[in-house]
Amino acid sequence: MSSLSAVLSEFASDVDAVFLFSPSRGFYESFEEIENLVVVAPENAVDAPEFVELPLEFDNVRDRIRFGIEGAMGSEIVDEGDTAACIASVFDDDSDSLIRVRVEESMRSGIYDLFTNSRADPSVIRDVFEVAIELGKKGQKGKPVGALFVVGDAGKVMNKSRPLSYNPFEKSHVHVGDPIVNVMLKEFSRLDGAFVISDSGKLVSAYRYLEPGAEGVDIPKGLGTRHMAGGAITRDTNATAIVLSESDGLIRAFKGGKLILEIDPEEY
Ligand SMILES: Nc1ncnc2c1ncn2[C@@H]1O[C@H](COP(=O)(O)OP(=O)(O)OP(=O)(O)O)[C@@H](O)[C@H]1O
Ligand SMILES: [Mn+2]
Repeated sequence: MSSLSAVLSEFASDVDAVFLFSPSRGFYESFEEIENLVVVAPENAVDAPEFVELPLEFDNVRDRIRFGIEGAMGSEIVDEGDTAACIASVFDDDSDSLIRVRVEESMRSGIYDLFTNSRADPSVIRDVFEVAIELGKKGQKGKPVGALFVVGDAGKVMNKSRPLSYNPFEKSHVHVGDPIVNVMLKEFSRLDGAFVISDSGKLVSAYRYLEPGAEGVDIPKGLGTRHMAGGAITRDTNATAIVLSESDGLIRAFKGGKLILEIDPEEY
Protein backbone atom coordinates (compact mmCIF):
# COMPACT_ATOMS: atom_id res chain seq x y z
CA MET A 1 0.00 0.00 0.00
CA SER A 2 1.36 3.40 -0.90
CA SER A 3 1.59 6.26 1.49
CA LEU A 4 -0.45 9.42 1.17
CA SER A 5 2.60 11.43 0.18
CA ALA A 6 3.40 8.96 -2.61
CA VAL A 7 -0.12 9.26 -3.99
CA LEU A 8 0.00 13.03 -3.71
CA SER A 9 3.33 13.27 -5.41
CA GLU A 10 1.85 11.30 -8.32
CA PHE A 11 -1.07 13.74 -8.31
CA ALA A 12 1.29 16.68 -8.56
CA SER A 13 3.53 15.19 -11.25
CA ASP A 14 3.57 15.77 -15.01
CA VAL A 15 2.24 19.27 -14.87
CA ASP A 16 3.15 21.95 -17.41
CA ALA A 17 2.65 24.88 -15.06
CA VAL A 18 2.09 25.57 -11.40
CA PHE A 19 -0.39 28.33 -10.54
CA LEU A 20 -0.26 29.94 -7.12
CA PHE A 21 -3.35 31.96 -6.27
CA SER A 22 -2.61 34.94 -3.99
CA PRO A 23 0.30 33.20 -2.21
CA SER A 24 1.88 34.65 0.90
CA ARG A 25 5.52 35.68 0.44
CA GLY A 26 6.83 32.73 2.44
CA PHE A 27 4.72 30.26 0.53
CA TYR A 28 5.77 31.77 -2.80
CA GLU A 29 9.45 31.61 -1.84
CA SER A 30 9.22 27.87 -1.19
CA PHE A 31 8.16 27.47 -4.86
CA GLU A 32 10.59 29.93 -6.39
CA GLU A 33 12.87 27.24 -7.85
CA ILE A 34 10.00 25.49 -9.59
CA GLU A 35 9.72 25.85 -13.35
CA ASN A 36 6.75 27.44 -15.08
CA LEU A 37 5.46 29.07 -11.97
CA VAL A 38 2.58 31.53 -12.39
CA VAL A 39 1.23 33.82 -9.70
CA VAL A 40 -2.43 34.89 -9.97
CA ALA A 41 -3.38 37.68 -7.58
CA PRO A 42 -4.89 41.16 -7.40
CA GLU A 43 -1.35 42.57 -7.38
CA ASN A 44 2.13 41.18 -7.87
CA ALA A 45 3.21 41.60 -4.23
CA VAL A 46 5.84 38.85 -4.56
CA ASP A 47 7.41 40.20 -7.79
CA ALA A 48 6.80 36.97 -9.66
CA PRO A 49 8.20 36.95 -13.21
CA GLU A 50 5.02 35.29 -14.54
CA PHE A 51 2.02 37.12 -13.19
CA VAL A 52 -1.69 37.19 -14.06
CA GLU A 53 -3.72 40.01 -12.57
CA LEU A 54 -6.96 39.00 -10.91
CA PRO A 55 -9.11 42.12 -10.95
CA LEU A 56 -11.62 40.65 -8.51
CA GLU A 57 -11.46 38.14 -5.71
CA PHE A 58 -13.73 35.46 -7.09
CA ASP A 59 -15.24 33.74 -4.05
CA ASN A 60 -15.94 30.72 -6.15
CA VAL A 61 -12.65 28.84 -6.54
CA ARG A 62 -13.71 27.35 -9.85
CA ASP A 63 -14.27 30.84 -11.29
CA ARG A 64 -10.99 32.06 -9.82
CA ILE A 65 -9.07 29.22 -11.46
CA ARG A 66 -10.80 29.50 -14.82
CA PHE A 67 -10.11 33.21 -14.81
CA GLY A 68 -6.44 32.81 -13.95
CA ILE A 69 -5.98 30.17 -16.62
CA GLU A 70 -7.74 32.25 -19.22
CA GLY A 71 -5.46 35.16 -18.39
CA ALA A 72 -2.41 32.90 -18.69
CA MET A 73 -3.65 31.58 -22.05
CA GLY A 74 -3.94 35.18 -23.24
CA SER A 75 -0.28 35.83 -22.49
CA GLU A 76 0.69 32.40 -23.85
CA ILE A 77 2.00 31.11 -20.55
CA VAL A 78 -0.13 27.98 -21.01
CA ASP A 79 -1.86 26.42 -23.97
CA GLU A 80 -4.65 24.05 -24.78
CA GLY A 81 -3.83 20.51 -23.65
CA ASP A 82 -1.47 21.61 -20.87
CA THR A 83 -2.02 20.42 -17.34
CA ALA A 84 -1.87 22.99 -14.59
CA ALA A 85 -1.49 22.42 -10.86
CA CYS A 86 -3.45 25.19 -9.16
CA ILE A 87 -2.77 25.92 -5.52
CA ALA A 88 -5.40 28.11 -3.92
CA SER A 89 -7.15 28.80 -0.70
CA VAL A 90 -10.65 27.41 -0.25
CA PHE A 91 -11.26 27.74 3.48
CA ASP A 92 -9.07 30.51 4.78
CA ASP A 93 -6.33 32.90 3.79
CA ASP A 94 -3.62 30.25 3.50
CA SER A 95 -3.12 28.10 0.44
CA ASP A 96 -4.81 24.84 1.36
CA SER A 97 -5.73 23.06 -1.88
CA LEU A 98 -4.14 21.58 -4.96
CA ILE A 99 -6.39 21.29 -7.99
CA ARG A 100 -5.27 19.64 -11.23
CA VAL A 101 -6.76 21.30 -14.27
CA ARG A 102 -6.53 20.51 -17.94
CA VAL A 103 -6.32 23.66 -20.04
CA GLU A 104 -9.02 23.65 -22.67
CA GLU A 105 -9.80 25.95 -25.53
CA SER A 106 -13.29 26.47 -24.08
CA MET A 107 -11.68 28.29 -21.16
CA ARG A 108 -10.98 31.18 -23.51
CA SER A 109 -14.43 32.60 -22.86
CA GLY A 110 -13.61 36.29 -23.26
CA ILE A 111 -14.44 37.04 -19.63
CA TYR A 112 -10.82 37.78 -18.74
CA ASP A 113 -10.48 40.33 -21.50
CA LEU A 114 -13.82 41.84 -20.60
CA PHE A 115 -12.78 42.44 -17.01
CA THR A 116 -9.25 43.57 -17.56
CA ASN A 117 -9.58 45.65 -20.70
CA SER A 118 -12.79 47.51 -20.03
CA ARG A 119 -12.85 51.16 -19.02
CA ALA A 120 -15.29 50.56 -16.21
CA ASP A 121 -14.18 49.17 -12.88
CA PRO A 122 -14.05 45.32 -12.90
CA SER A 123 -16.42 45.17 -9.95
CA VAL A 124 -18.94 47.26 -11.91
CA ILE A 125 -18.77 44.83 -14.84
CA ARG A 126 -19.23 41.95 -12.39
CA ASP A 127 -22.24 43.57 -10.71
CA VAL A 128 -23.93 44.25 -14.04
CA PHE A 129 -23.27 40.67 -15.10
CA GLU A 130 -24.83 39.43 -11.90
CA VAL A 131 -28.00 41.41 -12.51
CA ALA A 132 -28.15 40.19 -16.12
CA ILE A 133 -27.62 36.57 -15.05
CA GLU A 134 -30.30 36.79 -12.40
CA LEU A 135 -32.74 38.42 -14.82
CA GLY A 136 -31.93 35.80 -17.42
CA LYS A 137 -32.54 32.96 -15.00
CA LYS A 138 -35.75 34.19 -13.45
CA GLY A 139 -37.14 36.59 -16.03
CA GLN A 140 -39.57 39.24 -14.93
CA LYS A 141 -42.51 37.62 -13.12
CA GLY A 142 -41.70 34.33 -14.82
CA LYS A 143 -41.64 35.74 -18.38
CA PRO A 144 -38.40 36.05 -20.34
CA VAL A 145 -37.10 39.58 -20.38
CA GLY A 146 -34.46 41.42 -22.37
CA ALA A 147 -32.15 44.17 -21.15
CA LEU A 148 -29.35 46.35 -22.45
CA PHE A 149 -26.67 47.74 -20.14
CA VAL A 150 -24.10 50.18 -21.48
CA VAL A 151 -21.23 50.35 -19.03
CA GLY A 152 -18.49 52.99 -18.96
CA ASP A 153 -17.72 56.17 -20.90
CA ALA A 154 -21.17 57.41 -19.89
CA GLY A 155 -20.73 61.04 -20.99
CA LYS A 156 -20.11 60.00 -24.57
CA VAL A 157 -22.87 57.41 -24.46
CA MET A 158 -25.31 60.08 -23.28
CA ASN A 159 -24.25 62.28 -26.19
CA LYS A 160 -25.06 59.51 -28.62
CA SER A 161 -28.50 58.72 -27.24
CA ARG A 162 -31.78 60.35 -26.30
CA PRO A 163 -34.39 59.75 -23.59
CA LEU A 164 -37.47 57.66 -24.33
CA SER A 165 -39.13 58.63 -21.06
CA TYR A 166 -38.36 60.41 -17.81
CA ASN A 167 -35.13 59.21 -16.24
CA PRO A 168 -35.80 57.58 -12.85
CA PHE A 169 -32.13 57.98 -11.91
CA GLU A 170 -31.97 61.72 -12.57
CA LYS A 171 -30.36 63.44 -9.57
CA SER A 172 -30.04 60.17 -7.69
CA HIS A 173 -26.68 58.82 -6.62
CA VAL A 174 -27.18 55.10 -6.73
CA HIS A 175 -24.69 52.50 -7.86
CA VAL A 176 -24.93 49.02 -9.32
CA GLY A 177 -24.39 46.46 -6.61
CA ASP A 178 -26.57 48.33 -4.10
CA PRO A 179 -29.38 45.85 -3.31
CA ILE A 180 -32.09 48.45 -3.97
CA VAL A 181 -30.61 49.21 -7.39
CA ASN A 182 -30.72 45.58 -8.41
CA VAL A 183 -34.44 45.56 -7.65
CA MET A 184 -34.91 48.78 -9.64
CA LEU A 185 -32.92 47.50 -12.60
CA LYS A 186 -35.03 44.38 -12.73
CA GLU A 187 -38.23 46.38 -12.50
CA PHE A 188 -37.23 48.89 -15.20
CA SER A 189 -35.98 46.20 -17.55
CA ARG A 190 -39.57 45.64 -18.63
CA LEU A 191 -39.49 49.02 -20.34
CA ASP A 192 -37.78 50.03 -23.55
CA GLY A 193 -34.29 51.33 -24.12
CA ALA A 194 -30.90 51.01 -22.46
CA PHE A 195 -29.40 51.57 -19.02
CA VAL A 196 -26.37 53.83 -18.99
CA ILE A 197 -23.83 53.18 -16.21
CA SER A 198 -20.65 55.15 -15.47
CA ASP A 199 -17.11 53.78 -15.07
CA SER A 200 -17.57 53.78 -11.32
CA GLY A 201 -20.99 52.10 -11.42
CA LYS A 202 -23.28 55.09 -11.01
CA LEU A 203 -26.67 54.67 -12.64
CA VAL A 204 -26.75 57.57 -15.06
CA SER A 205 -29.95 56.80 -16.92
CA ALA A 206 -32.63 54.29 -17.85
CA TYR A 207 -34.82 54.41 -20.98
CA ARG A 208 -32.09 55.64 -23.30
CA TYR A 209 -32.57 55.21 -27.01
CA LEU A 210 -29.10 54.70 -28.47
CA GLU A 211 -28.27 56.38 -31.74
CA PRO A 212 -24.80 55.20 -32.67
CA GLY A 213 -23.54 55.09 -36.24
CA ALA A 214 -24.18 51.57 -37.54
CA GLU A 215 -21.37 51.32 -40.08
CA GLY A 216 -18.40 49.12 -39.36
CA VAL A 217 -20.11 46.97 -36.76
CA ASP A 218 -19.43 43.31 -36.96
CA ILE A 219 -22.41 41.67 -35.33
CA PRO A 220 -23.64 38.16 -36.14
CA LYS A 221 -26.69 38.00 -38.40
CA GLY A 222 -29.95 37.13 -36.73
CA LEU A 223 -29.55 39.46 -33.79
CA GLY A 224 -32.05 42.32 -33.70
CA THR A 225 -32.03 46.02 -32.98
CA ARG A 226 -31.19 45.77 -29.26
CA HIS A 227 -28.00 43.89 -30.04
CA MET A 228 -27.20 46.06 -33.03
CA ALA A 229 -27.55 49.26 -30.98
CA GLY A 230 -25.62 47.75 -28.06
CA GLY A 231 -22.81 46.58 -30.31
CA ALA A 232 -22.61 49.79 -32.31
CA ILE A 233 -22.41 52.09 -29.28
CA THR A 234 -19.24 50.29 -28.23
CA ARG A 235 -17.60 51.19 -31.50
CA ASP A 236 -18.44 54.88 -31.17
CA THR A 237 -17.43 55.02 -27.48
CA ASN A 238 -15.20 53.14 -25.03
CA ALA A 239 -18.20 51.55 -23.35
CA THR A 240 -18.89 47.83 -22.90
CA ALA A 241 -22.42 46.66 -23.69
CA ILE A 242 -23.97 43.74 -21.82
CA VAL A 243 -27.13 42.50 -23.48
CA LEU A 244 -29.66 39.97 -22.24
CA SER A 245 -31.75 38.64 -25.11
CA GLU A 246 -35.45 38.23 -24.56
CA SER A 247 -35.70 35.81 -27.47
CA ASP A 248 -32.87 33.33 -26.86
CA GLY A 249 -32.12 34.02 -23.20
CA LEU A 250 -28.36 34.44 -23.75
CA ILE A 251 -26.15 37.20 -22.39
CA ARG A 252 -23.75 38.80 -24.83
CA ALA A 253 -21.06 41.37 -24.30
CA PHE A 254 -19.79 43.78 -26.95
CA LYS A 255 -16.68 45.91 -27.04
CA GLY A 256 -15.11 47.91 -29.85
CA GLY A 257 -18.15 47.08 -32.02
CA LYS A 258 -17.52 43.34 -31.69
CA LEU A 259 -19.24 40.48 -29.94
CA ILE A 260 -16.71 39.25 -27.39
CA LEU A 261 -18.64 36.96 -25.10
CA GLU A 262 -21.76 34.83 -25.17
CA ILE A 263 -22.93 32.97 -22.10
CA ASP A 264 -26.00 31.06 -21.02
CA PRO A 265 -27.21 32.37 -17.64
CA GLU A 266 -28.53 28.92 -16.78
CA GLU A 267 -24.93 27.72 -16.55
CA TYR A 268 -24.04 30.22 -13.83
N1 LIG B 1 -31.41 51.88 -30.42
C1 LIG B 1 -31.88 51.32 -29.31
N2 LIG B 1 -31.52 51.81 -28.10
C2 LIG B 1 -31.96 51.26 -26.97
N3 LIG B 1 -32.79 50.19 -26.93
C3 LIG B 1 -33.19 49.67 -28.09
C4 LIG B 1 -32.75 50.18 -29.33
N4 LIG B 1 -33.31 49.45 -30.33
C5 LIG B 1 -34.04 48.51 -29.72
N5 LIG B 1 -33.99 48.62 -28.39
C6 LIG B 1 -34.67 47.80 -27.38
O1 LIG B 1 -34.62 46.46 -27.78
C7 LIG B 1 -35.91 45.88 -27.66
C8 LIG B 1 -36.04 44.66 -28.51
O2 LIG B 1 -35.83 44.94 -29.87
P1 LIG B 1 -35.47 43.75 -30.87
O3 LIG B 1 -36.38 42.59 -30.66
O4 LIG B 1 -35.38 44.29 -32.26
O5 LIG B 1 -33.99 43.41 -30.40
P2 LIG B 1 -33.24 42.03 -30.38
O6 LIG B 1 -31.81 42.34 -30.63
O7 LIG B 1 -33.93 41.02 -31.26
O8 LIG B 1 -33.35 41.60 -28.85
P3 LIG B 1 -34.07 40.32 -28.21
O9 LIG B 1 -33.15 39.15 -28.50
O10 LIG B 1 -34.16 40.64 -26.76
O11 LIG B 1 -35.43 40.19 -28.89
C9 LIG B 1 -36.82 47.02 -27.97
O12 LIG B 1 -38.10 46.81 -27.42
C10 LIG B 1 -36.11 48.18 -27.29
O13 LIG B 1 -36.43 48.24 -25.91
MN1 LIG C 1 -36.04 40.43 -30.99
